[in-house]
Amino acid sequence: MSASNANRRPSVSASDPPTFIPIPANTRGIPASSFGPLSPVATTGTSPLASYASYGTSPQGPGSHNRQRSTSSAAFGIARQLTAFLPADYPLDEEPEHEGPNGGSAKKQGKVKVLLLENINLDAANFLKNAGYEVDHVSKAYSEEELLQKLPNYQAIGIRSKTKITKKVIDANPQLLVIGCFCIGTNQVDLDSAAKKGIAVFNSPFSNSRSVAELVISEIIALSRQLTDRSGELKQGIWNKVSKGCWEIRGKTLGIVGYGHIGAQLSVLAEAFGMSVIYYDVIPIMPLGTARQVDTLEDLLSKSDFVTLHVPEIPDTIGMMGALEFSQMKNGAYFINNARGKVVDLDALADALESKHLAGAAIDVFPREPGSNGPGFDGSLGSFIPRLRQLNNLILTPHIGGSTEEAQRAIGSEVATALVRYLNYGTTLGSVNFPEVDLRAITAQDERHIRLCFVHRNEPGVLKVVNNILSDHNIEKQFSDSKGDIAYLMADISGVGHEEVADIYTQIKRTQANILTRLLY
Ligand SMILES: NC(=O)C1=CN([C@@H]2O[C@H](COP(=O)(O)OP(=O)(O)OC[C@H]3O[C@@H](n4cnc5c(N)ncnc54)[C@H](O)[C@@H]3O)[C@@H](O)[C@H]2O)C=CC1
Ligand SMILES: O=C(O)C(=O)COP(=O)(O)O
Repeated sequence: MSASNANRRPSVSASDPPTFIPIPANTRGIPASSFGPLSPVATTGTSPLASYASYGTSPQGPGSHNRQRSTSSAAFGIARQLTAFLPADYPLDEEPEHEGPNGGSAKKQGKVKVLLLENINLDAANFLKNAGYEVDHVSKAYSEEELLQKLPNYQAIGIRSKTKITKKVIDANPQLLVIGCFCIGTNQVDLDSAAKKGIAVFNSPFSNSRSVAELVISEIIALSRQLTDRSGELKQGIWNKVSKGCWEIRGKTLGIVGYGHIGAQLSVLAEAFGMSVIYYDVIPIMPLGTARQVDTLEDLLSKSDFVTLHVPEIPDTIGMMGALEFSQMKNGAYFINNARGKVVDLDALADALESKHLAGAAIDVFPREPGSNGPGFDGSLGSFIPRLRQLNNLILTPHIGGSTEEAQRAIGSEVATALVRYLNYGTTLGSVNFPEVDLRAITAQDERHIRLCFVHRNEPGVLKVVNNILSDHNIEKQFSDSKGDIAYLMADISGVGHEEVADIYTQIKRTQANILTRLLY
């Protein structure tokens, strides 16, 4: 290790307070503790990575006398060295050049830079900063042009549902290692293009499900009692006490389209209110409570008093609710969409509401949404918007289904943890576009260990070539898996002298199937 490297090591002494977010082994990276003001990370400023080295998959385990040593050398060591072997064109020029591990290559090394867009929870930003990364936090979504201009400075990006990471953006950013979707949906990212360029994508598969389910319950009651209309009238000074067309929800039928994390959660809540639940899904799913799966969407539409969508945006679901489907709904029924805007033809919905075929609707998501808060929800986003704004008993919300303090904190914690685990340890558990691969942590004692993280095309003979390159060393453990066209190998090798690291890196990187080679040590 060069002198300049040693100087940058954060100091952690035996007297430092024990700080950790416990990350249980063999999970999808969900810390047992919740984020927030009480989090030890927020109050101490010491790297939460200590938890992974000491409490996670480290062979020493909790209580080991090596805990502090793991903290300082394994966790920080890996983070510090990470960028030493990134592609030569990485724009890490904010750091002075230093002596390379083989004594003279003068490679550049800098902090990993993370761009967080769309007002991602600040605890996530702090978590990443505490992991040693440089973090820029922006409250709005970026357009494609802004991404093309600004993303080349970063190795990691965090987004929510608005920012589109297109093939063009991916192709223009060879330095990008990882994308964190701080939400459930990943339709805003070209997952396939990202995988082919060796960019792992992570999301938070269920941390905001409860928030969405609760919003839907509130919408069912609000629609059925025409709450927003009465409230709007009263704010204009009009007293309009009516019972006509207002109903209890007890005994009514809720039709859930998509019985996944959100749909199933909602099913339980709705039954507690005395509703009958039916659902339609493309796969057979075990019902919760007394809910019942139906065979076709048409069957669900014709039987439900309330229809609510909880499907992802995929080619099969785009436009799944149009004029025909609205006509199949019961007269006087209600429609709710908290899934994705493109799933519904909003002109057809406006027709169904204007003709009074439907008694009301709640819409949280739109085919095009403004990138930041403020004015902008107007006809430029779709001709149906001026029509929708005129309609009675129509609740319009600005994509707030997952926007609660609880959900945003949990998502911040989960995705930030996944990013750190991937960047510092190569772990892809929970990735939506990579094969899921993990190895227990490198032990801190042996300075001669290195970890190979090798993303490659899924072709025959690759492992033979790689293992030939590694054959002079002891392969302590390795694991490889594939997903479609790409495969990912993690291997821990011992007995590697510093002078050999650059050579191993170069040889692996030059293999024919290489997409991305990283060495962590
Ligand atoms: N409004 C908001 O703020 C939020 C919106 N969402 C949206 O909700 C969607 C659903 O979320 P989860 O329940 O967590 O997803 P999930 O993946 O757990 O469940 C989706 C279900 O839809 C089913 N499905 C897929 N295609 C279908 C089709 N053509 N017809 C019927 N069922 C189909 C799947 O089999 C699965 O059971 C997300 O993909 C996201 O787009 C999620 C969170 C917040
Ligand atoms: O989690 C999702 O998929 C959502 O739709 C929530 O998106 P948001 O984080 O509010 O932009």
